[in-house]
Amino acid sequence: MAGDMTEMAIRVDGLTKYYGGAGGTKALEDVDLGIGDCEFVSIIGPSGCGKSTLLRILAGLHGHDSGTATLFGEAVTAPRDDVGVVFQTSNLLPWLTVTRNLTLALEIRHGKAAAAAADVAAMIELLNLKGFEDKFPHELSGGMKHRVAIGQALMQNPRVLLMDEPFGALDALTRDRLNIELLRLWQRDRKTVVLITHSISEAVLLSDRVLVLSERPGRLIADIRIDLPRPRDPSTTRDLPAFGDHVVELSRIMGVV
Ligand SMILES: Nc1ncnc2c1ncn2[C@@H]1O[C@H](COP(=O)(O)OP(=O)(O)OP(=O)(O)O)[C@@H](O)[C@H]1O
Repeated sequence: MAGDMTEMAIRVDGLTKYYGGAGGTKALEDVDLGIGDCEFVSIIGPSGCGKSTLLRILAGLHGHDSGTATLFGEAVTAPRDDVGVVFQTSNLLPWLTVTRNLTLALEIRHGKAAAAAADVAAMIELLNLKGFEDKFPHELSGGMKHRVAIGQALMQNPRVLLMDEPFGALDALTRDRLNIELLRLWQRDRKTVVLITHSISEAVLLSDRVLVLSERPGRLIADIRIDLPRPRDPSTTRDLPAFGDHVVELSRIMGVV
């Protein structure tokens, strides 16, 4: 049990999920976790251990078989307006400009007037995409597309941002830059963020806590607090001895050293 429910943005108790019913693939087993409001938490674990499954359950996109998943004390039963989701492959519509891609979800949910009234200029500024407002996705770099995808999730000013390996397919340099952007956004807005990543160093760099799942069926095997000072500049933070200690500790838990 992870603290008082009212303080928790996200709470999961005894969560178990099968694909194909009992007797099918058991993806998650008896997962308990709590994530506080405005916390930045990363989830790591071996490939296929159920990380995406957990995120999709929290996003209201998948059901589960037993246990509970709550957001701000309410059971998750469907996608919510106050939860933004970013997936590894950005789902930008190729025939819409950056601006229209950013406002599309608002338009669908709240109508054209809401989309027209949205402060797209501020979002473009925040995402460092000035000058690219009228470009189409094929005219953007990989990193820019990911920034637009994050912008799509932020446009509705969600309280919770769920990110499933959003930078997984990018080169190290672009990934570093986006990590800096993400830290900047989070420091400014202080949302609750849950990030799935395969990178232990990315998890340590960004997070307040790193949760580790076991091999499938995913069970929570470690919950490590990252007490590095903020704001975290990637280059200086990586030089701190405590940064290396956390990376080694997590690598041991993951069995990679
Ligand atoms: N829609 C589905 N139908 C059936 N089985 C699924 C489905 N989605 C995932 N699985 C299975 O559930 C298990 C957990 O998958 P999941 O995608 O959650 O793992 P993951 O930890 O996110 O993996 P990766 O790190 O490789 O992305 C895997 O064995 C996978 O094959």
